[in-house]
Amino acid sequence: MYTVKQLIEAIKSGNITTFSSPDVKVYVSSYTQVGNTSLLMVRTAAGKKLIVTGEGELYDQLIGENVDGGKVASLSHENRLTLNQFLPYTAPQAFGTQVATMGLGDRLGIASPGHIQTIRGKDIRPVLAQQSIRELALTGRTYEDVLDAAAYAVFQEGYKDGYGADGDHLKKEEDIEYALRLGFTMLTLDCSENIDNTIESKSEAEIAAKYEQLPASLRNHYEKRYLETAANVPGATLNYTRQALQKDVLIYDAAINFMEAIFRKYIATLDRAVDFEISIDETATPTSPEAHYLVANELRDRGVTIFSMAPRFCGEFQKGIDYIGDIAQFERELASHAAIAVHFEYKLSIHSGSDKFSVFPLIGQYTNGLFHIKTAGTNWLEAVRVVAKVNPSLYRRMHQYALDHFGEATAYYHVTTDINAIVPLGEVSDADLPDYMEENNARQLLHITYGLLLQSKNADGSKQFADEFFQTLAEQEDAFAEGLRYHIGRHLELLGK
Ligand SMILES: O=C(O)[C@@H](O)[C@H](O)[C@H](O)C(=O)CO
Repeated sequence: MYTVKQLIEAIKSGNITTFSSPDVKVYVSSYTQVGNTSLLMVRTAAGKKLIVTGEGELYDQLIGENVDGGKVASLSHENRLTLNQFLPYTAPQAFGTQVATMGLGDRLGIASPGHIQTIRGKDIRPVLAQQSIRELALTGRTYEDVLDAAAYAVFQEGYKDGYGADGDHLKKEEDIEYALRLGFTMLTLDCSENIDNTIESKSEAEIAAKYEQLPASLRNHYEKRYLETAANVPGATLNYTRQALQKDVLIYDAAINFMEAIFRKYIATLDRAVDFEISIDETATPTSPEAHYLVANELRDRGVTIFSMAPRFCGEFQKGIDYIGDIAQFERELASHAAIAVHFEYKLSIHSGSDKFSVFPLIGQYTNGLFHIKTAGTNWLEAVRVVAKVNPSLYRRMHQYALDHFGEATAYYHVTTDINAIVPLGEVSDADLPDYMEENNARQLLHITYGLLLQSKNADGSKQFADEFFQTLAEQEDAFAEGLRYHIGRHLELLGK
């Protein structure tokens, strides 16, 4: 058995390229030397630790226990901040519009190593620390937790190509301030509460009457720019009619004002780069190419620069399952959406990007491989798949709990799941439980109930599933990473990466 010092010396001298024993797993890729300080991540029965030897500022600043000539430090928030200070690659960065990026939302804080192993060496960069305020509320985590998990994964894997941190689907100024204060490098502004979805259901006469109530100066502004001036975007098919313009102005004008206000107050005043994304996808109103162009054109006219735009595409981008809709129409509109993004020099952002296998090739083609795509739930489902394979009892209890509480979860996510189509648990053998992850309704059942499952408690206050769930995943760390490499690898392959 190696002592701490012997372990690091063996790695420093190159005598160890892999090392694992019943008691200790060494993440050899984590080995790093900063001045006279050497450090390494290991996993013991007590969990993951930093092993530190040598001397110097980094050694002194890492908080831990002195053990046979070295130091054993926890993966604490404070130690993560120290790593960020001495190892810049462990801090998140903005990427700008000239490289493809992928949001790899990790609701558990344990998926990023597998994500890094999947994306390393490809022509795309990971936004590892991506979580929405909704996800934080449902999992009980904080943005500090999200950044800590991503940074330690980057250190563990020795990944030095850069990663992002996305404060996702932010609606409130206090949440924007929170994410920016912590150093998040991407901000996804969710404008859904500023989009007027009631307009879609009104008659032309009602829309016209409401439009006429707008100030004449505003109406003249829009009519001059969209009825009297042709929108000239190579590759985009854009036809404005008076009726459609009136509808789009009523739907999006307040949202455009909101976008501008947040940009001026929080983005334009920053002394660092932040990738600013506009999200108009989580709304009942599909974003026509004309509406997309209008929003983008107004933003440019107001000096608002953005990293990406997430329209609500035609059809359905539901959670954790493939595209639902007319793919020919999706392709026609995607061509225009992608051309508009090129025209205004930002990236198209694909939300709920998990598992949209039937349209990935089109997305890669029409964006010329320059896109932002977001996943999150599918990564959680890969963890559930591991549980289904190795801990059938736990899977059955989680599945049943999800069935019993599904209605509560639909308050957070729009899905058209048919619960009754899911094969009853009692008819499925242990060996076949993983097949649930291949069936859309079961996928969505487990997908949107993640928060309820992770937070549920027994009568004595102990966690009903979470402790056993995380213990199972810790024991199956390699299997989870392998599942992510395969599943997210499929995403990237079909996207042309
Ligand atoms: O669940 C959430 O709130 C996020 O993961 C959100 O869905 C995200 O923007 C996304 O589109 C992931 O696919």
